[in-house]
Amino acid sequence: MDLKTNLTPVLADTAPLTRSRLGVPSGLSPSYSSKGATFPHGPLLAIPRKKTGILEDVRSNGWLDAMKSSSPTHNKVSKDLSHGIGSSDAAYNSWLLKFPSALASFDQITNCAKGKRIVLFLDYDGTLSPIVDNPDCAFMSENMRDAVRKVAECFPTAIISGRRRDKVCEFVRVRELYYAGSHGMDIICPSRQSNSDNHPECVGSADEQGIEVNLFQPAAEFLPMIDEVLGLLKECTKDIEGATVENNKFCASVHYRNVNEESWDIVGQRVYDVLKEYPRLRLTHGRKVLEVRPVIDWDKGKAVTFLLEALGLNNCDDVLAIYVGDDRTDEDAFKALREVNKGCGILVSPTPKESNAVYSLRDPSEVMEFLTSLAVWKSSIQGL
Ligand SMILES: O=P(O)(O)OC[C@H]1O[C@H](O[C@H]2O[C@H](CO)[C@@H](O)[C@H](O)[C@H]2O)[C@H](O)[C@@H](O)[C@@H]1O
Repeated sequence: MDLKTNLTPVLADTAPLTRSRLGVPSGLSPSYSSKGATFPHGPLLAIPRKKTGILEDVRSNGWLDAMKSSSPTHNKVSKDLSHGIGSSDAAYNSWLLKFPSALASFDQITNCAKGKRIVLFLDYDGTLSPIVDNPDCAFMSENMRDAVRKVAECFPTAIISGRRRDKVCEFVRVRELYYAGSHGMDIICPSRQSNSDNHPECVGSADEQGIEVNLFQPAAEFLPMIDEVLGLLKECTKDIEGATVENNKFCASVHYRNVNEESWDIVGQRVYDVLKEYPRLRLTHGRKVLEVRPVIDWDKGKAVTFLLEALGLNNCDDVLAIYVGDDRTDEDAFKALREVNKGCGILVSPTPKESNAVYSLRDPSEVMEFLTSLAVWKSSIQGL
């Protein structure tokens, strides 16, 4: 991506890519089948707009199905595990053939990284912190913080989260990182060495420590609209027990994890009714969360490309980017890395899922082990 070109806010083609269309760096190519990787609803969900006077309903437009399939409920996961449909499940093991464990494939990954500069991208929720009922309590452990700090001392490392940037900074509390909030719509990147200095939408700023940084906010003009919608969403969901609305700055997130499943259609309908008045906003589905965001051609994949460019690493053949994430929104980043043949995605999931990732890890504790191993490996080769 040329940072000097203008970033027109137009949605890209959202057709799912098949593995055969996607590149993976040589050596990072486990023997997966040639069957296409597809998503039940596509990686981005198109918003059904009201074209007639007849109100579309969340059941008919597919929202409700997407809400139900957005991630297993705690009950379902524990029921599955208690019936042995978890770690020992044959389906999971055969899925591992397609998406091998990044821990079991660690030597393969580090072999591929020899002579290359690793850049790490980490999602937050479900990757560094476990999924919990209250989004305000999704804390990461001190051990995880240590692992992140150590790995960030070895490689350029960025957090790319759907949360607002200040919130994710507060949760992570590691200074050595780059942070992108609101699904990459709010990026702080270094000013020195940075190609982003020339970007028309980058604004020079200073961080909390007074260090010069560049701020990139491609959806800045949407702030008043998102604020307005946040207010409407809060108002129209206030009577739904368990529903909460989170202000993610460039994105309004409506959580329904704690809403009784019988009322999910009401949540969907209320969000739909608000959204239909805002054609410049669209909806994406996260894990038991409906996310309203601007219709711009920007996602976590674009954020990864932007950061690589900002770090001056985009046109280098000796870069291996690794993105670790658990969510549908992370698929854009997995896909972006495949497309430019610059690295690989690692999907964090305890259950089989289609993905554009190359490897998998089961849960945040395996992520921590992987990050620790990377830091140890780096120290060992530096000592040679
Ligand atoms: O991109 P991420 O860092 O993965 O953020 C995605 C969303 O994560 C949070 O919601 C999810 O985690 C919560 C805490 O475990 C959970 O309660 C919720 O059901 C999940 O959807 C966050 O609250 C959202 O704002 C992020 O967009």
